[in-house]
Amino acid sequence: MLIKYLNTLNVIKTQILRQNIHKLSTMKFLTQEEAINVDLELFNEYKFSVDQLMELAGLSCAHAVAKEFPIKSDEDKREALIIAGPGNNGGDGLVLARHLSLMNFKPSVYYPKRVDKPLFNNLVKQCELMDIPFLDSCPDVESSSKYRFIADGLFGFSFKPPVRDAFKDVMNLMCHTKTHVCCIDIPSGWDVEKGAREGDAIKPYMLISLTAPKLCAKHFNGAHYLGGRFVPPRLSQKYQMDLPEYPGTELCIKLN
Ligand SMILES: NC(=O)C1=CN([C@@H]2O[C@H](COP(=O)(O)OP(=O)(O)OC[C@H]3O[C@@H](n4cnc5c(N)ncnc54)[C@H](O)[C@@H]3O)[C@@H](O)[C@H]2O)[C@H](O)CC1
Ligand SMILES: [K+]
Repeated sequence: MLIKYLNTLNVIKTQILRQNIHKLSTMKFLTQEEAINVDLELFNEYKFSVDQLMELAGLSCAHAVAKEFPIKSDEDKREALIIAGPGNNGGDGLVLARHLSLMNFKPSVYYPKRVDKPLFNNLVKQCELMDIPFLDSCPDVESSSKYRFIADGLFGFSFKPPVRDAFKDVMNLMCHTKTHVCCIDIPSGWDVEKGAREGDAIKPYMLISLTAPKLCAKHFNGAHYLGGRFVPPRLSQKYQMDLPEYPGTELCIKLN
């Protein structure tokens, strides 16, 4: 009886996996221009505010990371390092830090180039009032081993290579750390369409594509999640995104 039940479960699991793998092969991978246009349409045509989408994007990243790094016992490491960059990808990182803290992780944030705009100042304030530490300097490669994972919210789909000098230290850390790097939307420093550039590049353990994967995700073989469950069906159809169906009330879906 039990064996029959387990077999049925396995069949269902395989079917779900097949569906997702099928979806991955038919799913659209956006060019950099398409990603920017989808973003503009969400704000200009669909009248979303940046705060709204950033909150959903960051929350979905927190769910994906918590699934991949579950805290199962008191012994499990809870420290996480969140890298926040100067654009909206950095904003997603700040939201992620706040939600991770609510999920009993211990995030610290490194935010080397602060943006003096109300949205970002508010996100920083919210983190500070939750006692999330902001680091004054970039941790070195060796000391980064104390973190369970590093979340890369440095650059997203607006990145244009090469990386400017102000971010060389933090890029060096993410390229050489032995700790798992979890990239928000795009592995920072990768070409948004062609993937890793020659020489030093982040080798992500995990990627959370937001809205729809960008072309660089075709060059990624690790744990790939889709988040940002806010795309109106009409917009998805217009760009022929062919997104997989999120199960139930999930905010993210594992694609492989
Ligand atoms: N539509 C969505 O799915 C949403 C996605 N979100 C997230 O927003 C980013 C895109 O944000 P954007 O502000 O357009 O740009 P970036 O964060 O990628 O970075 C721009 C920032 O970086 C600087 N920069 C660019 N190139 C370089 C370089 N070579 N060296 C140094 N600095 C560079 C540039 O000057 C800007 O300051 C997307 O990926 C998602 O993560 C939204 O949160 C929600 C909606
Ligand atoms: K990133």
